[in-house]
Amino acid sequence: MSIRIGLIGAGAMGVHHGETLAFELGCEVAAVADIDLTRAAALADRIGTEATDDPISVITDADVDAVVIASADSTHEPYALACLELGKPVLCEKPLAPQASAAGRILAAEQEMGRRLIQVGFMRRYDADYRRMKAALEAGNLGSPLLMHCVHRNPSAGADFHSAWMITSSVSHEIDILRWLTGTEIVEATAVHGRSVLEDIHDPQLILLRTSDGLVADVEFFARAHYGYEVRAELVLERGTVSMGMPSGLQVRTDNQLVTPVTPGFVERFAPAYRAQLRDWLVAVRSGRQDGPSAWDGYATAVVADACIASQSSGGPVPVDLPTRPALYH
Ligand SMILES: NC(=O)C1=CN([C@@H]2O[C@H](COP(=O)(O)OP(=O)(O)OC[C@H]3O[C@@H](n4cnc5c(N)ncnc54)[C@H](O)[C@@H]3O)[C@@H](O)[C@H]2O)C=CC1
Ligand SMILES: O=C1[C@@H](O)[C@H](O)[C@@H](O)[C@H](O)[C@H]1O
Repeated sequence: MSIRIGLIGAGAMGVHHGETLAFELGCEVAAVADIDLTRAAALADRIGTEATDDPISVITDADVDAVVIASADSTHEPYALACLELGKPVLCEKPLAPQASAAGRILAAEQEMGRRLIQVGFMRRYDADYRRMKAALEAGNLGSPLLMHCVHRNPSAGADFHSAWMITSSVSHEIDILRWLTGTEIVEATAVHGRSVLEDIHDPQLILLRTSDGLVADVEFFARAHYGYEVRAELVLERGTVSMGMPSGLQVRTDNQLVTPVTPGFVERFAPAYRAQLRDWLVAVRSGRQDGPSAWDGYATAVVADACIASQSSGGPVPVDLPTRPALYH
């Protein structure tokens, strides 16, 4: 069955998803929408489709079977709700919404529908390194996980990428991956900051997360790390450690130095994961069975993010108040 996709957002991720769908996955993109029509038109021209500055018209278009939402974080809620109203499957970029209250409204609407239509773009679950880490953990021979160390660095960020946004847009990946790897929920969050590269934004930040079975994870997030893009993780278990993400490209020895490239950005680091995520989502849309990261995963992450942000103000640990997981997501 051929599926016609409506794409909302023609910024960095919209372009990447649009090109992957059209050129690598042989998928028909029915239209591209962005409030910036120039951006929408540039992408639409490249992939041979229509452009509009009216995203709702793409969602309501009878010829659009499913929707990819890759517009700015704060716009996800109205577009996801409009898709749910029409029963259209959605791949919604992370975060599902920047606040738990908004994510909760999407979760409630999907429950009312009574079937899963939303997949959240937590693409790290499709990354080969994280998958190997999960397999090593589940093999069981290293015992139970005790600690997790995470490093997440972006090369640069705009002046508006403030302390709370760093949590909802970036640390949200570690929140999701910790829940996914361990199969437990996070019960407490603490945000710590010290010296910063800016006066009015905490950058870098250290986030401590405690899971329901006592594992503690530390996450260093540094939005303006300057040198490149890096995501690393190490699990400390009872009988060993598992780590991933060390630079692993070509090694050149020159001028008394050993030089190894670091990826410049998330697209270069995670392109295979974005592709695998889209491929699996298309399979799910065709079969009508969603089993990727769910609206519940998006909501649970947003609740933990809220606690991290509350801790940025209070300076101390903040309990995570997550309701019981609804039956739809078991
Ligand atoms: N999964 C991942 O690794 C990544 C996910 N993202 C997520 O993807 C989404 C897009 O991020 P980027 O492409 O990096 O941002 P961007 O700033 O490059 O593009 C965002 C686009 O949204 C458009 N837009 C803003 N308001 C809109 C509205 N009301 N309706 C339609 N379009 C609107 C803007 O005009 C812009 O073209 C965000 O939710 C972001 O958090 C971003 C980077 C990586
Ligand atoms: O989602 C993403 C960006 O929005 C965010 O800014 C980066 O920190 C993440 O690594 C990337 O995956």
